[in-house]
Amino acid sequence: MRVVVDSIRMREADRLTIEMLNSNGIILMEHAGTACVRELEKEFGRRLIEKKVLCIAGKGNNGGDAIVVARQLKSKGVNVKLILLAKPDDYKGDARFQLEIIRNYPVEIEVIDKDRSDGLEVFRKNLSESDIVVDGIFGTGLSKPVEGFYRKIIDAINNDFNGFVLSVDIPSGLFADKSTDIYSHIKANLTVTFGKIKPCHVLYPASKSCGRVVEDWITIPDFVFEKVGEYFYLIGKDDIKPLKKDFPPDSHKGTFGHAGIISGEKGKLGASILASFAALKSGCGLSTVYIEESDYPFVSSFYPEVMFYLAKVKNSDDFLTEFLNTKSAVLIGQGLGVGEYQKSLVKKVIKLFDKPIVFDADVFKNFTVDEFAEYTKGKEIVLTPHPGEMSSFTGYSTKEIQENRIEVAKEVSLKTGAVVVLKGYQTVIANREKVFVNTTGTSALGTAGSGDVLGGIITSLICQGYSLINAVLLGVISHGLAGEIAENAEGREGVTAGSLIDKISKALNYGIE
Ligand SMILES: NC(=O)C1=CN([C@@H]2O[C@H](COP(=O)(O)OP(=O)(O)OC[C@H]3O[C@@H](n4cnc5c(N)ncnc54)[C@H](OP(=O)(O)O)[C@@H]3O)[C@@H](O)[C@H]2O)[C@@H](O)CC1
Ligand SMILES: [K+]
Repeated sequence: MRVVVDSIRMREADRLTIEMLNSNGIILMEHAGTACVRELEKEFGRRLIEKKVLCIAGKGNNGGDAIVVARQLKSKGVNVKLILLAKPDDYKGDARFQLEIIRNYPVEIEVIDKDRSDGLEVFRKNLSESDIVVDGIFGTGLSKPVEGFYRKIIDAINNDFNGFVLSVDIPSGLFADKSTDIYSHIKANLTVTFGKIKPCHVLYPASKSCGRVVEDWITIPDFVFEKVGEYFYLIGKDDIKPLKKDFPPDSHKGTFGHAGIISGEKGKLGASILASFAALKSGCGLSTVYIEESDYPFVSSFYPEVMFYLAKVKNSDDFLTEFLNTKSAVLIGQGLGVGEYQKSLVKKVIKLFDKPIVFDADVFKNFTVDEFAEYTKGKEIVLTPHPGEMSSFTGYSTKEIQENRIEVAKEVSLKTGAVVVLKGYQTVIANREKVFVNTTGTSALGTAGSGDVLGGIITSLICQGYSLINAVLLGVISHGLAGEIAENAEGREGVTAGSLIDKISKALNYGIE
């Protein structure tokens, strides 16, 4: 699990380091520059000395870092030139301090600011004479999308420069805390970031523009980050092993729990069968699908391991009570359909069952989040909407949700008390305390029934006694990994929900002897 901080937390970490530890910005800036130089040395080895490096400094502290890089490279005998994108008098604070120092070094410095009529022409000439660009235009202090003069500078680097681009902290123009890549920004080969990684380094599509990302601590101790807290945790396959529970050797079907899957409408019963088999393949002891008696002939022959509870009338308190009585956790929503009948079925399950419930798919089309929260107060619940379902549930457009995945997942979790799983590329998981972003998965998971399989896995893990949050983390990571394993074996086109089910166990045992 990697800690990701946003720019506010990062600024707070800088501030605490300076105040609590009697450090100062100049020291941190020196370490930031040193980290960039070290990474360039790693990248180019002895050839670095043959390269021409163009350090480009905006007037903020990101520019200050780039000035340190220029000075240190010069001290190592590298051919370096410094471009200032503002007049020297506009540089303030630590960046100004760095400018005063570098003036004592034999570094060529050229001012190319917005008032210079031949600025762009001269800038392009500089680019054409360079092998490496160090981008210190904007970092975490970007306040609005880049336009005008700076945009032209960024476009020139992206379009007219064929060499290597190292971005200092953030590719200039990307917003540190956002996943969006729609505004003008640098496309880097390497980004060296300070303290901890920021959202833009790991959230797609912004992450595409960062190249390889290196995190350097610039001497900010971990106890400072413990004080400021994380924005979210990045999770992946290496977290599977630490999340896994040990079961004693005398464990039996009872230990592993009994999953209950409440089926949907005729024609969509397959979703529940898939979820039920996925639950078994994820380790629960028993799995039973609740169906209407008349549906039985359609589903009886799929998987012999899956059991069925046949209700004469599905929406009956008596049948539901008898079914729910023996279950460790239930899953409801897949293929459910929309309408009053469905709503009342969901409400009954909430009323009659006092153990964890996983809600999926059509549940989110039957309720608004506020209405739903009224019914589920005090319950242990998991919600697994995809962005379209989240849109019906919350009233936000799918676009708004996709641009603010973390905030939306957090908000729904706060309103409902649920562990929220906002599906999609880089699934977001939120409970009231923490947010996680998953890194496993592939576009091959975009196949019919893939979400049903995830619902089954999570329900199964809850049945086995995992806490809700751990069941969700383990479920989401291993579902994504099962997709990767299936894609490697069968190619993207070949992956179906069935192939995911086949690979779950392998994924759940990743890294375990
Ligand atoms: N704090 C520390 O101790 C350490 C910080 N470190 C480094 O500092 C970086 C953060 O520095 P920062 O806060 O000075 O902001 P930065 O990204 O340089 O940019 C601000 C400048 O850009 C301008 N500007 C903004 N948006 C604009 C736009 N769209 N178009 C045009 N102009 C725009 C803005 O001008 P303003 O809007 O204020 O007029 C201001 O002048 C951080 O990423 C890391 O690299 C490290 O050295 C480690 C220690
Ligand atoms: K930058």
